[in-house]
Amino acid sequence: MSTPQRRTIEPTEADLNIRSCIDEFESFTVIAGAGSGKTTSLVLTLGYVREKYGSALRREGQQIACITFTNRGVGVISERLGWDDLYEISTLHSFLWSQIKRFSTDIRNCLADVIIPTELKKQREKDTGKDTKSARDARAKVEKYEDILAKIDSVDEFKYDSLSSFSNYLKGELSHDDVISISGHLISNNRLLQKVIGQRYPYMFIDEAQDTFGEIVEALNTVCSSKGLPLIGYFGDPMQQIYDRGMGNFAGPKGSFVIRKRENYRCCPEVINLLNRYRKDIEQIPSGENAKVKGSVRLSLVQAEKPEAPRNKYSDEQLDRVAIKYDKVIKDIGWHDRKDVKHLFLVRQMIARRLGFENLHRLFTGEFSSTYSQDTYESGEHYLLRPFTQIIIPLIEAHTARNTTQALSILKQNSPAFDPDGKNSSKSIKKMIELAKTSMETLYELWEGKTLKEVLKFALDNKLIGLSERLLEDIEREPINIEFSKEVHQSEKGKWLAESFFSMNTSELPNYYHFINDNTPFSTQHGVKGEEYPNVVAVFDDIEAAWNQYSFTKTLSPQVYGQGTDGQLSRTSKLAYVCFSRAEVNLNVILFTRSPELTKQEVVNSGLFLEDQISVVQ
Ligand SMILES: Nc1ncnc2c1ncn2[C@@H]1O[C@H](COP(=O)(O)OP(=O)(O)OP(=O)(O)O)[C@@H](O)[C@H]1O
Repeated sequence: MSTPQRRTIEPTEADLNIRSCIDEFESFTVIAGAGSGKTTSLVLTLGYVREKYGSALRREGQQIACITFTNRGVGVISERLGWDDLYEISTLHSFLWSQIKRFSTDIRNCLADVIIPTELKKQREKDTGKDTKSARDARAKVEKYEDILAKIDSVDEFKYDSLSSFSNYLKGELSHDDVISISGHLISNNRLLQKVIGQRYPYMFIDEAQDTFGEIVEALNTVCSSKGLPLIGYFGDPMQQIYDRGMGNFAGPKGSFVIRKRENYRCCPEVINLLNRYRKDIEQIPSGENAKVKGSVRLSLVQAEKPEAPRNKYSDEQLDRVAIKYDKVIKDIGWHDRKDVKHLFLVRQMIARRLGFENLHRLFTGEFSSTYSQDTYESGEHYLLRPFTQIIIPLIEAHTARNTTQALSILKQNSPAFDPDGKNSSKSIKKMIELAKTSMETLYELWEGKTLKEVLKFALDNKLIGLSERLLEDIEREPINIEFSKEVHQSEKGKWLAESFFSMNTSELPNYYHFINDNTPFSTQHGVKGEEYPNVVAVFDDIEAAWNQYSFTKTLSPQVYGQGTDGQLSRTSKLAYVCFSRAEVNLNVILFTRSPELTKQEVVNSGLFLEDQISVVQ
């Protein structure tokens, strides 16, 4: 998702084909490589439908639906279209939930007839009858789901909170996964729902279709299966499917049109040449101003060490040495003090280490953390972190910059004590400014030397942050003096997480905060989908990654390293393609390998990189 466009973009041949489909009421799929302007075509298409059919749609109270991958995507597309409410631009989960949430009876039936029986079947199959942990767990789950099934009729309403990855059916709470499976099932099988969606959204468009769940593609295709409106348009690239849940080779309803694009408007010719050598199914042509840009592609093959820590991991000393080597390569390239370089790592751990929030990272990915904790840590939404990411750190930064106006504005927007309609609203502005100043000074003093618990307690006591029951419960709890046991305390491990978090000092939080707000030169490789940067470093180190789901050495140098599994190769080659294709001008690939010279020979022989693009670093 590149930044909002300022220049006028001329429609391409593909855009004209899309318009013909729209005018003929035909569904279509746009399949094209990276940088070919799929998102741009999507925005042009949305604009075209508004221009031609917008007033009729408004008259009928209908909307144009556009589903995109991230909240950031929603923001970028909405902005390009002037935040017009003719469009329903949303993420997949939010779109689907808004379609099904009124259908409580159908949701309940779907749980009772499909979702819970499927889960029961799965768990019964896992129960071998033996006294092993997995069999005992399976039996416990069978019991739990049987109980839910017996009581589900008593649930009248269902809710979905986008921040929660848990379900609690008897409380009516659905998880992310439930929203997908229930929507897929209901839309595919409920004619009324199909009709309601089709009437409300005669035009539906899906961005990043390769990462959309297969059952949802099928369900939406069912809505648009007849001739005429509603129609659906998919935009995607199977080679950029970087999440396993995605469909990869998506297709529109039977008989829909396939539109291809061969242009690449993003990358310089050197990068496009690499993409063309890497990917055989499509040959891209440099097509816009980028065709005139002189850029570069370089591959540094860095001598990797044999991992010394258990489970094939680097020891701490090795990690330090890897970081030193990495910095040396960046210095040799001449990019060490450049601000316009994006460094792409597979895992957050390496970024946390480099940016200085490793302890925080370890805590939220360690034994006290759940999937929920990890996901919300990654997005900055965890209930322990949110007061810091939304209020306290911005306040500290405004205070450090001596920007009182900004500090006041943060307080007014977020703090109950400064709410213009709150209990201090009758106080004079002068008094409020004084209150803000003294609060800020004390907060800053605590920030400099105290623990996170003390900072939070002050912010809560002085109503600088809103009250969250969960947070309050954690803060008020007596310290736990029992050693954590995975077997015994699994369901209450959040208590240990909170206590460890509270005892930390504040030093790592700003680094984490800047990373999640994308204010650092680092990003994860998955996180840059849809983005573009002038200068990119893509770092590939199988050991750092320590995930056998990925193997960059086996993908780029199979003769030296052996053949990876199909899953490894498919995942890795797609992720590497996404990384390579983010670069507008200069791309530096850094591959850690135990055999740099042999790898060099192989990638030169295979024609992937040219000899003069490669350097070996011992
Ligand atoms: N028709 C066009 N003329 C000129 N520039 C274009 C055109 N279409 C797209 N671009 C520019 O090319 C770049 C890539 O476009 P866009 O992000 O839409 O591609 P994409 O196919 O969605 O990429 P990816 O699949 O890699 O995320 C952007 O900077 C965009 O402004």
